[in-house]
Amino acid sequence: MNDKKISIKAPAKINLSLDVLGKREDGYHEVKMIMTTVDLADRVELTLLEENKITIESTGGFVPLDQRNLAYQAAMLLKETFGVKKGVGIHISKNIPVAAGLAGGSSDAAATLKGLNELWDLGLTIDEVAVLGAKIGSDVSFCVYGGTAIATGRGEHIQHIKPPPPCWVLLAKPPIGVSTAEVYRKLNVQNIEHPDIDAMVQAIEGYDYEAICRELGNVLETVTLPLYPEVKQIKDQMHRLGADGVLMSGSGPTVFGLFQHESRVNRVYNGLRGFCTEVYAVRLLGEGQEDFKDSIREK
Ligand SMILES: C[C@@](CO)(OP(=O)(O)O)[C@H](O)COP(=O)(O)OP(=O)(O)OC[C@H]1O[C@@H](n2ccc(N)nc2=O)[C@H](O)[C@@H]1O
Ligand SMILES: Nc1ncnc2c1ncn2[C@@H]1O[C@H](COP(=O)(O)OP(=O)(O)O)[C@@H](O)[C@H]1O
Repeated sequence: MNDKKISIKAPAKINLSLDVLGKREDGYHEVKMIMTTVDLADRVELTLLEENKITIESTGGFVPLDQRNLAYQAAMLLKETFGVKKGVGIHISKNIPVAAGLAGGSSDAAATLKGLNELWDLGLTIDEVAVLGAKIGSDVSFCVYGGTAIATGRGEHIQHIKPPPPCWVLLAKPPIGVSTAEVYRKLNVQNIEHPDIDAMVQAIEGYDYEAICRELGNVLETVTLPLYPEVKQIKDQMHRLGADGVLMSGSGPTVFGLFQHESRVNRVYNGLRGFCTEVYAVRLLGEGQEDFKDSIREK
């Protein structure tokens, strides 16, 4: 293996169910959600630099190319925690829409942590990497593992569950970016209808696709849908065109639809394209990584 350069896949996530249990003293919200990875991914390429510096570049997408980038923050965190004197050149091929509720930035950060663990020879376990990830953002720990999991706390406590049955996922994003902080701030936690997370876990573990579609729920819709009516319009459109189940992912604005049949996903894809510019038909990944090296391609 040429250990000077590695390339890591950084997949997006969707939330099959998202509940908020209350506001915490640290300003964050206590959540309970079911997350799963989908096959829409950025690619993060890391090049070992002998000089003690971090450089960052990205193709496509609208991402900051400085210390605000979550991949940059991941590299800096490892440098500071372990006193690393080597450097890294980070290159992100951006495919996941930004500020979309799909955790693109968190997944880039997770991929950077995993890749640098190899490139800088840190010898961390995947659980240690996930704990470090939580310092960067609430969704980073999940992104370190991928797969399907129940996330609690502020999102950083991960309990793996079986993957749902394979299906198609249609992602549609209106041309707006949503601030996660604003959505949480505007949520009225006293007055929300909670989704049944346990029923969703049962549906997934029972491999019951119809029940999964029935149990989809996200309390953050109560904030984002009234703020951005186009999100509700996309939801209605997907329902009308024949998705088996439809939900907004995370804080939005991306809406996802679930489908078992390829012919139908293609039909709905074409129906939405006239209405919404960013539409992606992808597969549910569902399975997590057995170990680090599964996601890392040697160059
Ligand atoms: C809503 C979710 C659902 O998966 O995803 P996205 O829509 O961002 O993809 C997550 O909870 C988002 O996680 P993430 O985007 O990593 O959030 P962070 O960077 O940690 O926090 C951004 C801001 O959101 C608020 N926040 C986040 C998580 C949480 N449990 N409670 C909060 O109140 C805080 O105000 C925080 O300052
Ligand atoms: N590598 C990155 N990719 C995408 N966004 C990033 C990245 N680094 C920092 N950001 C910033 O993080 C914020 C959230 O982006 P993202 O992770 O794509 O969305 P979300 O939290 O909705 O899933 C955006 O404001 C973006 O500018």
